[in-house]
Amino acid sequence: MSDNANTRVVVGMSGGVDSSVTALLLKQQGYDVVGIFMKNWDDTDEFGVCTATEDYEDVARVCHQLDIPYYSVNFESKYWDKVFQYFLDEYQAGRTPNPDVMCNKEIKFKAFLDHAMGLGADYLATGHYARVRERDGQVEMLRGVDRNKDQTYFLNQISSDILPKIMFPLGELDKQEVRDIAKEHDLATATKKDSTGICFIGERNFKDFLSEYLPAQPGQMQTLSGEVKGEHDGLMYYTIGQRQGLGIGGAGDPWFVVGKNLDDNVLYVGQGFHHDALYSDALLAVDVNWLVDQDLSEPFTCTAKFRYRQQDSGVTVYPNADGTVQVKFDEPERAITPGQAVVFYDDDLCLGGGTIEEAYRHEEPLAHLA
Ligand SMILES: Nc1ncnc2c1ncn2[C@@H]1O[C@H](COP(=O)(O)OP(=O)(O)OP(=O)(O)O)[C@@H](O)[C@H]1O
Repeated sequence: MSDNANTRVVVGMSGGVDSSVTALLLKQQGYDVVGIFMKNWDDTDEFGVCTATEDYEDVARVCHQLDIPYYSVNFESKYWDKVFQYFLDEYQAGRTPNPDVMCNKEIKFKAFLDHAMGLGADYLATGHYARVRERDGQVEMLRGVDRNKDQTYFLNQISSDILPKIMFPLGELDKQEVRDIAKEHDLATATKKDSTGICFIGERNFKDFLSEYLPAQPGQMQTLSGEVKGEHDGLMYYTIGQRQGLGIGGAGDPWFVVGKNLDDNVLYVGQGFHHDALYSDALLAVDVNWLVDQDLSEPFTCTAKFRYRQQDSGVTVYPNADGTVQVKFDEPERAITPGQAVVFYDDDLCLGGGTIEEAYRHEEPLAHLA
């Protein structure tokens, strides 16, 4: 028996290929593996069909194949309070929330982790594409080697205290290798499609979904100089920099959302992807979480991502006494979006991140982006 046999690892299993391979790899390494499926959302349709039931059946199939115990836990009410309520509040405030970031912070790596530890687990493992490593007595989080799948952006708010209890076995692999491993071992989920979009919305239309929970308040679409260009369906349906769904035709460049005025319920629009109003040179981040022992006594340079699908940009971080940070960009950035995450890196090392509160140009807040 290997030493690992005495180490219990709870694997968060979603019924997808990534967490299936995570469980497989740990089992191969001889760990005492337990698979747990979390039910966070009741999406039972009018026919009584629920994707969570189907996903749990996939978890069961894979766990039978691997000969590991498995079961399901229900976090629906916690998820509603901590993730869904935040999601609605942010949209109501005209911002663009990131429920995946909140789910990792409050559910997967807090409530679920506590649950796993309560079962005598030594570690919680998930199929995230990220890495943890120990260096000089500190446990750090690094980007997954598959740069295209790296999920550290969504993990920026987890507490550094819990890193020693986390395993990300897929961090050294790329997605194709994970699929190949699943096929090679004939796992029931080997050819299952990757889930897309926000988990509780699934394949549904975003606008229809949101309108079930928040009353839509139509208003005017205007240019920043006040020219009326049409009607919007409700400010919450639009994100800074978005092109689709404006329905403004005519000559010249396409139209984009360049801002919002919540007080007057006005959506600002402008022509051209590179519309000047979309550009800022700094931002204020709140709810800043550090994953390393960062010296905050003076400004420092690093790289940052302001959205998931983005190359890193060079920035200087100016820590404030209240824990917030001012972030100055080396080059102007397009469509900085309040509510989204800003995540800081030193090469592959994830330093931490925060929530974008406000964008600035020449030290002045850009009110229309707030
Ligand atoms: N319902 C769930 N129950 C338990 N763990 C989950 C659940 N959903 C996600 N996880 C864990 O979080 C990881 C990342 O979740 P994400 O939603 O990004 O899934 P994914 O990349 O599509 O992975 P998978 O292929 O395993 O579904 C999963 O690999 C899994 O370990």
